[in-house]
Amino acid sequence: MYSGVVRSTTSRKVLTLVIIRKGSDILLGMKKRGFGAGKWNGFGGKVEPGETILEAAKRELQEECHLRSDSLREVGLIEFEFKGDPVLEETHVLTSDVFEGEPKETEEMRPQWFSIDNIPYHQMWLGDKYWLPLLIQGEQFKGYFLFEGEEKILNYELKTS
Ligand SMILES: CNc1ncnc2c1ncn2[C@@H]1O[C@H](COP(=O)(O)OP(=O)(O)OP(=O)(O)O)[C@@H](O)[C@H]1O
Repeated sequence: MYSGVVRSTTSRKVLTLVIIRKGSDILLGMKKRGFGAGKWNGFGGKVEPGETILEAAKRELQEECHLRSDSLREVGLIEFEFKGDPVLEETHVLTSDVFEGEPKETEEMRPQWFSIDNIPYHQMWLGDKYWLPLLIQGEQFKGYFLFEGEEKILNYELKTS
């Protein structure tokens, strides 16, 4: 828990977010439906009861774009909060450059490789431009973002470890 942040959180949702790398490219998916639709993002979703973070991340990667990876590493932990919403999203960020398969479009996501010099931050969650460069630089990080709606960040903290 970060100091100085007044919280009225009553519950946590545990989520995964997977960024696959290949040389100087990263794989993003256009979210086609549900939460964050219309944005490029990593692959992920809610951790199901009885699953580990790693199992959930592998499952979501396979479900959303048909890639398999046994080498996912957790590199970041971000808490997302939406003003007025008592649910805190505890998001575990994992990455790997070792995977099997070819990315394939699913009902949920349309995958596409992007050069790390050409990441579509203007069509991504607003926080991504702060933490994704850290992941790309190979750093580990922890963060907190307070959103007001989906298009405004009121406050954030980010630190590398
Ligand atoms: C607020 N700022 C944010 N910035 C960057 N990424 C964000 C995010 N907020 C949520 N995310 C990610 O978006 C995915 C949603 O997943 P989401 O579709 O809700 O999960 P899941 O597929 O389990 O849902 P269903 O059960 O199918 O509804 C999940 O990876 C989650 O980490």
